[in-house]
Amino acid sequence: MALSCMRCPAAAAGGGPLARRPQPPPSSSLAFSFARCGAAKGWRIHAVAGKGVKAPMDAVENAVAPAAPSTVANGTSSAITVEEFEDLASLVKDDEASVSITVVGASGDLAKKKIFPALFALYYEGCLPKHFSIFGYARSKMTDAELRDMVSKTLTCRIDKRENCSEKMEEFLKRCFYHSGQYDSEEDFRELGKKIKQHEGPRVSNHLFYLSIPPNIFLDVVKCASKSASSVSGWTRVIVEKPFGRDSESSAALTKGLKQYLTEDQIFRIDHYLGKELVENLSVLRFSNLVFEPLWSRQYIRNVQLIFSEDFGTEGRGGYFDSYGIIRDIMQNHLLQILALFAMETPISLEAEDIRNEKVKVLRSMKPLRLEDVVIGQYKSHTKGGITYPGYTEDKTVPKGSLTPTFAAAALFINNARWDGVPFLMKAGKALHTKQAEIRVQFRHVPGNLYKGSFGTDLDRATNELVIRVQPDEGIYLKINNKIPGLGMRLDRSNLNLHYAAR
Ligand SMILES: NC(=O)C1=CN([C@@H]2O[C@H](COP(=O)(O)OP(=O)(O)OC[C@H]3O[C@@H](n4cnc5c(N)ncnc54)[C@H](OP(=O)(O)O)[C@@H]3O)[C@@H](O)[C@H]2O)C=CC1
Ligand SMILES: O=C1O[C@H](COP(=O)(O)O)[C@@H](O)[C@H](O)[C@H]1O
Repeated sequence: MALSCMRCPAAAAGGGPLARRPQPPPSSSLAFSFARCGAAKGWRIHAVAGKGVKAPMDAVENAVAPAAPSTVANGTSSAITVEEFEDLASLVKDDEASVSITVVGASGDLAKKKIFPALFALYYEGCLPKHFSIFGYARSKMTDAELRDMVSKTLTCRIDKRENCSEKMEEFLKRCFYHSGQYDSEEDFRELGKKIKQHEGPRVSNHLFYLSIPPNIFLDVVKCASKSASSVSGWTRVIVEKPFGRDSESSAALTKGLKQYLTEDQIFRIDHYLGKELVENLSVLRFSNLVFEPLWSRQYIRNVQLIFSEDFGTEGRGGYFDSYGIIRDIMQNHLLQILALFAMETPISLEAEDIRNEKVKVLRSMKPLRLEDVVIGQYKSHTKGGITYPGYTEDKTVPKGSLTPTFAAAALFINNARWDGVPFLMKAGKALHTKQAEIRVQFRHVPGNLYKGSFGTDLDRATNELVIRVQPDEGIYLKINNKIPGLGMRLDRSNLNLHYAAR
């Protein structure tokens, strides 16, 4: 999992009280790296996300910066710019400041499956600072050893070069600690704060809280963490998981609530799909290849399908899932982010703000969804390979008789010159046959196709289709029509295939 975060517009505007250095250059997927790996000037680094998935990481400012000299002693201009000085200054300071990362909700699904593995991947790649500690926080009672044991089960060496993996894992686990507490107890967070302090010692300390918890307790945690466990010498930041509210009112209320305790530039809203390799590649594919961009409109594209499916159900996550459902869990964030990236106009630059502006224009051009363009469903019990899997409402964590959708399909339309009339078909479901996520772009028929006879009456077979397979087995392929080699004129479909595993 890549820690890719969306930034609100105000974030780029400047630092709040706890952000003492200017922000680094923003980018489309602002992520957290804690040291600048590789070249000193290179803000972009790569940390491995999913299996074989690399995600670019942008550095976030580190320690308190010393005053930048705008002039040298003799009063003439300095040979380096203020920006360059700050870069150099932070490189010196980076090594000395500490970063303490608290995963709130550490006993949960996301923490186990994604956050700890992603942090380990950053560690393996040398992208965490020299002085870092990781704290798990949740109500469940656990010792440090039990946390390490739990975390170690999901840490794999998901990286190309796997040398010293087990040594690295041991080192990493030694820096993970656990603190049990309530989410609304300032006292419990104060105790956490003391524990953090013991580990960071006298150096400048930065605190990051990753809220891997159900959204209804975000505010309690932010209040307690900011009052009782924020950093006094460095920055304090909070990563907020989706879904960010249930609707626009609750989302606005959440923002208002968070801003009682944090400034905008301390808040990082995350959508982990933006860190997936193929989602990142979407804009590269489109804007850096001459062949695709001219086709990217209603003139050539018949429909676009955004598909997410999982072959497992809620499995004990019903407490969270049932209040949100598949539309808020997957469509409103992951698939809508992909749609916006897919459909946006060329941004004026790759800066986060410019990309965001184009995405917002797409969202604002969308036609309100009509009920008749939506289908919803809920999975029932089924048997596969002799094993019976429970239906949604048979999950003990799901309220009896729940009508929450676990499947939804919707046709969305963008009322602008580029996309007028083109359906964007979203489909998302849990407990389906396969686990996959893909974008399918179906092109129009070739007008007056000379060869349509060779395909019989199934015109669908004759159209080109571009498939961007986000997961599993990442790849991009273009279905094209081809003559079958040999005598006669028989046509066939072939794939022009970019298979990531083969690269
Ligand atoms: N799971 C995933 O793959 C993904 C999840 N997310 C988001 O991350 C967040 C956490 O998800 P996930 O880890 O799956 O959730 P979980 O249901 O596993 O909850 C995380 C932890 O929060 C505590 N918790 C659960 N329910 C409640 C409750 N009602 N009140 C107080 N505490 C509770 C539990 O810890 P304890 O009882 O020990 O305190 C639990 O271990 C959600 O916002 C979700 O949308 C985002 C992307 C992917
Ligand atoms: O955000 C979420 O995503 C996961 C799926 O993520 P993936 O990276 O494994 O595809 C989903 O299981 C979960 O319900 C949802 O909250």
